[in-house]
Amino acid sequence: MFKFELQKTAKDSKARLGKIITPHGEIETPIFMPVGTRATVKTMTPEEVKDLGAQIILSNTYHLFLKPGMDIIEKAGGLHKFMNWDKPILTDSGGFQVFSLSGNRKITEEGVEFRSHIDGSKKFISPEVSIDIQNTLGSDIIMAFDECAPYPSSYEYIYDSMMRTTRWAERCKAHHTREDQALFGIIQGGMYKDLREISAKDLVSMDFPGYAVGGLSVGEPLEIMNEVLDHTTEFMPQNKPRYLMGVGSPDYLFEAVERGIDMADCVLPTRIARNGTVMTSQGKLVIKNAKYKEDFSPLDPECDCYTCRNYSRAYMRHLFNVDEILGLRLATIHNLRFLIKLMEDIRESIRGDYFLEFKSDFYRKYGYNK
Ligand SMILES: CCCSCc1cc(N)cc2c(=O)[nH]c(N)nc12
Ligand SMILES: [Zn+2]
Repeated sequence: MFKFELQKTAKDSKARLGKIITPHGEIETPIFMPVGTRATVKTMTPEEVKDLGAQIILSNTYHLFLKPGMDIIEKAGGLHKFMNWDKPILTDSGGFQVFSLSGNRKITEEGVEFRSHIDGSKKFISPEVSIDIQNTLGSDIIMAFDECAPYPSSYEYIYDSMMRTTRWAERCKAHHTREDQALFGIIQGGMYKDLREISAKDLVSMDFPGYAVGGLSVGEPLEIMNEVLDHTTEFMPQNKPRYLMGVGSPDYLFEAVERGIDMADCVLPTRIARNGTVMTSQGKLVIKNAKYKEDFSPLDPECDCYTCRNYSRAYMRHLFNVDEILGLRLATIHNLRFLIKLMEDIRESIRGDYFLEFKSDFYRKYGYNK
């Protein structure tokens, strides 16, 4: 069954410690969740992802609906079996990806018609279809079907979109029957505080087991995200998990935790790793830079990952210079471990009542001049 235990709330911020219990295992929060869009965390085996300390991974309804399709995954016995991952999985509902990836889409009250970004074929996803897909996937946490409006959008557009997302959430709740899956509602409302309040109150009245804050990390300045988030978490239940969608850089994670967020995800760490950019305790490092040509120190001397324990910056630079696949893998191992370890350290700082001090120390070393 699904359960959330709130263990501690910080004295000097809204940061909190918690534990989520799912049929595939427990999750300590605050947590960063690696994204495995098409049933794989790119370049990693499930064992490697587990060794990094990942407690849960994400996957995508939109992508898996298009390829390999639900028929294959159903015959495989669900997504856990299909991808050989036996810990918790969270799946997004497909709305965000339809709007960000597909062509000539048409939104109606019923759902969204769109053309596949793979072969251009006509497709349709509604709240009910999204729930059916996630039921077939068998993920532990599933998301309500929503619209993530573009940034910036007019007040009128956001109002209409948010109210439709609320009506879609009601349909998701009515259609969802699997007891062993937790359906999270997604709060929308753009950057408008009054609309965020309406969305949150309407969804909280539907009594979901957890809530996501959607419609952020869509290109808005960090200051605006912080303001909207600070406001929105005031209307979210204390005793249920709070998930900020699409966030995965150190500063965004710190700011989100400080404002009462428990869960976050992002493709950023794995995506920039494949381009040769790594996060280190001293800030971001672009490994192809000539200054690392004869630098035989690890990517990050303070990092405990396999890459930092066995390879040098010079070697990593070489791998990226000659397009060796091992470079993508070693950089991914490092970036994922960096964020997972950062969240372990953040949890420790909340436990020990020094979260804000930890945050300012980290910001100074990382080179954030905030
Ligand atoms: C696997 C990817 C999960 S997070 C994707 C995402 C990211 C961001 N930034 C916003 C949203 C949103 O508003 N709604 C939904 N369903 N998803 C969003
Ligand atoms: Zn490392």
